[in-house]
Amino acid sequence: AMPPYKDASAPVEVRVRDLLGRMTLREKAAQMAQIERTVASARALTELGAGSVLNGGGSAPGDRSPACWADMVDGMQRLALSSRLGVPILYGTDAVHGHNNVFGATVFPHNVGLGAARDPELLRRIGEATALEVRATGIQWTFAPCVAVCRDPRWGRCYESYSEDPEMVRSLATIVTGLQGEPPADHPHGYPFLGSVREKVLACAKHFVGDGGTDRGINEGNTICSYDELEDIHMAPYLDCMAQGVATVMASHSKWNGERLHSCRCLLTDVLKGKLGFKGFVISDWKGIDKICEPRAPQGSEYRYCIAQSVNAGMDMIMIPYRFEEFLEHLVSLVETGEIPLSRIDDAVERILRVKFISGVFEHPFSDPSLLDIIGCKEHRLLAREAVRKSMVLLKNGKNQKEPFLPLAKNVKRILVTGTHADDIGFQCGGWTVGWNGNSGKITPGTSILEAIKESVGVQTEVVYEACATEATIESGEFSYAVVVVGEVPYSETVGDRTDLSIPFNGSDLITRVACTIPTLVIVVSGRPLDIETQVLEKIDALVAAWLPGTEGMGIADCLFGHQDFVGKLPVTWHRSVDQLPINSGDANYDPLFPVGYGLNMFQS
Ligand SMILES: OC[C@@H]1[C@@H](O)[C@H](O)[C@@H](O)c2nc(-c3ccccc3)cn21
Repeated sequence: AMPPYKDASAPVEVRVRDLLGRMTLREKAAQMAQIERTVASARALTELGAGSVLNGGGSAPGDRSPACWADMVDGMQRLALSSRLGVPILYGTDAVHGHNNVFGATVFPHNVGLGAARDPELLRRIGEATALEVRATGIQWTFAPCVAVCRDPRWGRCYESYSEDPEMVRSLATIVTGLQGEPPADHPHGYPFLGSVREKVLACAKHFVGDGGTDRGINEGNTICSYDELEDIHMAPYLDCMAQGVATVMASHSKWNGERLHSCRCLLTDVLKGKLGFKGFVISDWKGIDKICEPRAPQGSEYRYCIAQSVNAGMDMIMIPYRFEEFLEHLVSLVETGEIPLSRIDDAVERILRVKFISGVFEHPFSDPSLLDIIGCKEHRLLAREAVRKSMVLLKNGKNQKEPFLPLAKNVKRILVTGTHADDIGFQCGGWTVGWNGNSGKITPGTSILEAIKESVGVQTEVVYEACATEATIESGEFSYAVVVVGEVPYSETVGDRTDLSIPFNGSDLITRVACTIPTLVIVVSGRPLDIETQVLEKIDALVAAWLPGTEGMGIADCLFGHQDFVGKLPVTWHRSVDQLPINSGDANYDPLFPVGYGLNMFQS
């Protein structure tokens, strides 16, 4: 007869208990391992039975095409299903603003722009579209949403946070329902949920907890605050994710009052699993456990100690990602010596198997090729265009109260478009796009801001473009207006940590040179607020924060030319000077250049 764990009609908890009871200690330990795709060999997946595979940011198969991804994942799945008990893997990837690793996928605005849009229903629809594009490549799990509450824009991951306001972040956790599907009203709190194996993917709320609150915004740094502040500001969004049945939570590299989250039993077990009642599984971040021995010993040393500390603290799955066999030997040994109780291993594997059973991967382990055309499809690009439009924040509109500068006229003789970010898809997508840190240039199909402007103006309007306008061009006269598009180059994580938030490439100089001759709109493409000096702000006619809009540049033109009005409001404080940082709404003597919630519409100035 069929063993209960293979019986799709059996209750999930019955299947979990049955399978757990059949597993050896080594097989249980292997289920707790997530390995990188480049080491996902037959030995790792069939002989040893690793539980999960991921691709790190930028790690991709072949030509990055969707079919190439699906073939890769299916190949790994076949190896896993050939293991003794045939437990399928879960494959995880960072689809954090669309399926951003895949060439040709729809790239949505990064979270900070979605925070400006303030539209929970939009987030749900973005989750739905992203889930379909991820499923089309045979992948069942995305390491999203990041529900960090960014309290200091010097943090390199500020753009991955919806807002500095925890209530705003909480309201946008609706993306979980978009990604995973809507749980039924009687769904048990904290229990993982997946609505459809064909169209939905498992989500991962990250990085638990306090990643956005580190001192001076230092990535993987130290969040110094009371437990109440930690709970009210940084932990609150996890409640909303759990209420929607989020299946997994990723631990933060950061520390709370000096204690590493990756080995913090109080927060991972007593709070998250105990007090909050989380029933899915907790995964580490990349080599997160290797850092536990720091600064006493070098990262990656004392691995056995690191494993013991993390697993005993409540870590269920380890994003190793390369030292799999060493991990396996240590973990088995640690249980045999009693340094890790078998009950802790059983709890971790029970959670992992629970998520695998509710995900439907036992019944549907392989990709669905019929979905391939949905990647980068028109409907998803229109949704992304709507998201771009709603994320635009109008910060200045005209030099005086009477005449608004926007909307831009479409049928003028000649306009100038200039700036490093006017014609660069890579720049407008930002980090976590095709490459881990992102890149410049035509990294994937999309519409640049320049192309969107050209598409929107009348046929008789001459659009003059220079990445860095020369004096000769600026003085050549007859420009009705200029659009200067400046901002940050793509970055991710610690690479993005900054103490200097001035506009790169001497953006302010270019703005000043153009604006002193031609009526000028400035568009800032950035993952966070940048320094706008008073004298620059006075010289220009209009200012738009575009954040990191992704591939659908037409969404920007929709606002600039008045097809739709601006609705975006600042999700983060726009500081006057970095000397003010951190500066957050609610502070005493709060005196920003533009406060959280600020944003003009076209008829205001
Ligand atoms: O991509 C998986 C996870 C991702 O989900 C986390 O949000 C992020 O903190 C992260 N950094 C790395 C990573 C960092 C440096 C080198 C190689 C990889 C890997 N990852």
